[in-house]
Parts: sequence; C-alpha cells; structure tokens
Amino acid sequence: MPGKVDYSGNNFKYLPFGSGRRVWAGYPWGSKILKYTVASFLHSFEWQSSAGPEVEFSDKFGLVTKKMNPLVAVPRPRLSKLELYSELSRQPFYALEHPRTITSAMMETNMFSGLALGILLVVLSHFFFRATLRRFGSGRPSLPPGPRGLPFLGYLPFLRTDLHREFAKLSETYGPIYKLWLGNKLCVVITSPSLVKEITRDHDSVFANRDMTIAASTLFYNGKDIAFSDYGTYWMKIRKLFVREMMSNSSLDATYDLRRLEVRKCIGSLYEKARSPVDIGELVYLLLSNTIMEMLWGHTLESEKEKGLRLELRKVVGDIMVVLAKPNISDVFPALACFDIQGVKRQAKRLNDWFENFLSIIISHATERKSGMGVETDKKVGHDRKPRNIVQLLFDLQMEGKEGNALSEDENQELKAVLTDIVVGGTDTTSTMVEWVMALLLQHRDVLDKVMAELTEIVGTNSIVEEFHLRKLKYLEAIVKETLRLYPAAPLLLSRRPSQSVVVGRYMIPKDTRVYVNVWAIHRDPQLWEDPLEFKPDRFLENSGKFDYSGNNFAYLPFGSGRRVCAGLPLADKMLKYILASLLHSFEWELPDGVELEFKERFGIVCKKLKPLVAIPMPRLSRAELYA
Ligand code: HEM
Repeated sequence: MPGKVDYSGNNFKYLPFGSGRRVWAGYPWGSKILKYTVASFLHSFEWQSSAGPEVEFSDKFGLVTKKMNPLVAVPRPRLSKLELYSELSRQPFYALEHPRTITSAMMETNMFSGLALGILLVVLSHFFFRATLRRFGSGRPSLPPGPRGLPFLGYLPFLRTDLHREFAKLSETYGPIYKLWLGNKLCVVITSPSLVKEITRDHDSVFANRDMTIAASTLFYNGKDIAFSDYGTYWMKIRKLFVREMMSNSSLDATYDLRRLEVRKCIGSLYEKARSPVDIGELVYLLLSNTIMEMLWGHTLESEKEKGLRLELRKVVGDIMVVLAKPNISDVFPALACFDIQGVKRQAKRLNDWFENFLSIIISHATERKSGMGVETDKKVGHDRKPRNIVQLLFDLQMEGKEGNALSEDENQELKAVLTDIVVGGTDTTSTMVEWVMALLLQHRDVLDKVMAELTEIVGTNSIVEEFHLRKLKYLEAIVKETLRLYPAAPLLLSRRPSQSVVVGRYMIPKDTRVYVNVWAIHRDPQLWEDPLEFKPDRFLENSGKFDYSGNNFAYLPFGSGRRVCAGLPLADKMLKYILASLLHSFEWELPDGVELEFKERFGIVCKKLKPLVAIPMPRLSRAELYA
C-alpha cells in the first residue's frame, strides 16, 4: 500500500500535486520542504493550541485553499541544549513562549528570512529549470525558436498589419516553424509543406479546432457557425448538412439555373454599360451575393429597404474580413478585455448588429414562404428539380420534434451563425479572386489572348458559356490556379488550435497555441516553385494532375487542407470559372486611359486588392441577343 500512494499522480484517488504531464514540476522539492519543516517544528518544540483543545478546520476557498482562521499555538522548547536552537533561529524564537501563528513562526526562522527567501527562489527556479529541461530539453522536445519581443508584450508591438508578409520575413530568420509570443498568447507559424502535412494529415484531429478570438466570437455567436465552431459533434452536424444540401453534385446541379440567371443578368447589365469603366469587384460581388441568397432561400432582396442592405453588404463583409484578422490586445491579455482598447469588439458588435437585421429579414422571408416553396424531397436531379431552400431546411432541422414554431434563443443564434458564415465565406472570397485574375490578365496580354482563343474554340462567338463548357477550359483553369497560388484568398488560412500538446517537426506545440499556416509564403517558396513570383499559368497545364484543390499536395493549399478544408469548395470552383469564362467570352477588356495596374493588398482573413480594379468592357459576341 505505501508504494501505491505517492505524489506522482499515478494513483488517481490521491492527487495533491496533480497528475499527468501537468503534474506540479516542483513536487519532489515541495514534499521535502513540507516534511522538513514539520519535522523540525515538532522535534524542537512542544506545541499547545492557544484555543485549547478546540481547533477548528473551516477553510477559505481559493487557488490555494487555506485555513479560514490562522492556527495560533504556543511553542515550548524541548531539546536538551540551547545551542541546538541558535542554528535554527535568528531571533531567540525558541525562548518566546507566547502564542504565535504557525505562518509567522515559519517567517521567523532563518529558513524564511530575506536571504533564505532568495535562496528559496533560486532553488525553485532550479527545479523549474530542471523540470523544463526534463520536459523539453533532454529527450523531450523544446518550443520552436522565435523572436524574443518585449517582456510582457512579446512580439505584439512589432507586428505590421500585413501579417502574411511579416510572417514570411520572420521565417527567413527562424525557419519553417517558429513561435511568437503575442502578449501571453503563444503563436506558432508554419511555412513548409512537410510540417503542414503533420498538422493537417498526421495530427488532423488534434489541430481541428479553431482559435477563437473576441471578434470571431462576437460575429459568429460564440462560434456557433461552421468556420469557428470547435471540432466536435455540433460542427460535424452543421458542416455535413451544408455540404450535403448545398455542395453535393446533385444540389449544385439543381441550383444551376439560379447561377445561370444571375450570370446572365450580370452580362446583360455590363452590355448596357459597355465602353464605360466598371468596378469589377463590385459587379461580381453583387452577382455572387444574389446567387448565394437565391441558393440559401430562393429569393434576392428586392424592396427598396432591402436593396439598400444589399448594397451595403459588400462593405460590411469586407470590414468583417479585416476585423477578424486584426491582432487584438484583448485576445492576448484577457484581463484587459473589458477596456476593448482598440475598439475591435465594438466594431465587431456593430457589424454583427447589421447582420442581425439583415438575417432576420432573410429568415422571415424564408419562413413566410415555407408553405409556397416547401422542402423538396424528390430525388430527381437536373434542372427541373426545385432547389432546396437551405434557410428553411436549417429552420426545420432546429424545429424537429418540437411543438409550436418558435426557435429558442440559442437555436436562433445557431441558424444566424451558419447563415453569416455562408454569406460571408461564399461571397468575398470568390469576388476577390475574380478581381485578382482579371487584374493579372490585363497585365499579361499574352495570357489573355491565349485564354480568349481557348474560349473561342470551345464555346464559339455564336453561343454563350454554360457550366458544361467549364471542364474543357483547361487554360482558364490553369490561370485560376496560378492566381490562387500568387494571391491565395486566405493567405494564413483560418488559424488552428491544438486540443492537446503535440510534437511537430522536432518541436513541442503546447495545447491551445494559435497555429498559423502561411500558405502565401509556401506558394512563393523558390525551393518549391520555379520563378515563384512570376505569373506563369502554364506550370499548372504541365502538372495539372499534381495540383488540385483537395489539400493533398501540401505545397499548394488555396482552400486549406484536412478536416477543416473549405466547405464551399465545389461551389467556389464552379463559380470562379463560370464567372470568369462569361466575362472574358462576352467582352474584350481594356484599362481606362491613364490607369496603371497595381497589386497592393488590403490584409484581412481574406486579402483583397487595395485599390478596386476598374476596366472597360467591349462586346465581342456576334449577336446582341446573346447579351439579353
Ligand atoms: C475562391 C473562393 C474560396 C476560397 C479561396 C476559400 C478558401 C477557404 C479557406 C482557405 C478556408 C480555411 C481552410 C482551412 O483552415 O484549412 C475556408 C474555410 C471555409 N470556407 Fe471557403 N473559400 C472560398 C469560397 C467559399 C464559398 C463559396 C463558401 C460557401 C458558400 C465557403 C465556405 C467556407 C466555410 C464554411 C469554411 C469553414 C470550414 C470549416 O471550418 O469547417 N468558402 N475557405
């Protein structure tokens, strides 16, 4: 029995120093000092409680739980010689036979005098150092290297706003895996395919949590959406529903008419504005937001008030992407969160209020139309199948097995969080990429000519682009892939958070670290890509099988990798190519006189062109009806 009950934490009925990896590293010292003090006190004195036999044991709860009332006792010397005390006591403690608290008695002994306290600290640090060495040094991996930063603030004051570039620069000094302290938040940045593989393949489930920030929690109802919810049954349920009902081949086939209608409306409106400058990002954003809304609830926003909201949506979503990526002092110093020093929470709340209003209109439309639209249950695929109304479906799912037709506050928030995700994730990413592709094509006329030739060959100028043409447009596909390489929409993906400490490379990544994957830097690594800064779509023609969007090639990850890979990938892939093919096939594009192209970015979770791309469309199809 004695061997079984020790302080190691292996007997789970007895855990005074904790257990497992986080067992208190100083427990051998702690237990020794405790025994030594008690033995010395008992051996040197006889003790008598000043309260007589009535000692009480009520406690005061805290991180360290203490005795509520100090124990007061009278020490009476019991050793044979006086000199035996002089070694122990600075003051003639032994001689003072009056009541004192045990803690003050301890403070009066030499062991706890100023000098001894210093020694104690050294001893403590020694044990801590040895424990750290044992854990991370000798045999056990250490934390990755990284810049030192300032005490308390860490690297926070040195961070520039374009994190992907800053992180890429730091990796030149510290290598493909390094750490940064942002305040007291430990962050690790990964910049190599083999390490990404460890995170998103070998330890995928450990790294499947997101690192929730105050901004994300405010915007997405405490992580009730798909992108920020923790890995677990709730995330699985909503992601599965979204992918099955909106992203499966049959659902996408069923919604083709909606996409086609919106693309044709966009081409028609461009035809009316032909030969005048057009803001491409704005145009495509409108097309995408209409498409997503049609797919979500079978309707776009049409009343005057709703049109106003529709026009504001792009700005709101753009601001959301920026606020989500902004380093926030409150995240790294939770004690300061109530001050919201940078106003990040206030801004996120304003954006969330706007979305609340927007989504309540959508939800009320969807529930009003319930009887009209209904959820289709037939399994027929093809254009004649009525598309499913996702809002209604989510609503029905929440209502399953319930009486009445009201959602609880929690369920309402879940519904809104998922819808915010789809509207935010589904619009800004794709429209941003269309804008980058068009800008690169206007800069590289040879590439533009080549893709125009492909469109003429595959589609012809007597007809319009249809989705079935897309798989034959190999050069266009290579252009899109090359643009996603140079300007990945989410250059740092969405950060991950390990659910337990784990070794990656040779280094320890502790539980709850914020992990960034710098895809932007990987996509521009000269060891992985020839002429990495050049726009050369042909590299993807030659290696078309080697690079897809699945996240299995860890040198090319525009949609992420592993379990948390982009959930909207099938739609994004289709829409990107369909919109680009339609814009390029229907018009010749020129820059307005005197306008110079530039490629500066506005950093956010989604990295956009800083200055909007403005270009002039000129009709090129054989008949005006093709624009109708
Ligand atoms: C060009 C377009 C797009 C790009 C480049 C893109 C990129 C990404 C990336 C990099 C991630 C993070 C993956 C990771 O952490 O490994 C992501 C997540 C996500 N994306 Fe996309 N995306 C695009 C379009 C879309 C669309 C159209 C939708 C929905 C309609 C969508 C919905 C989502 C969702 C819900 C997540 C979170 C997945 C999860 O955490 O389980 N995305 N996307």
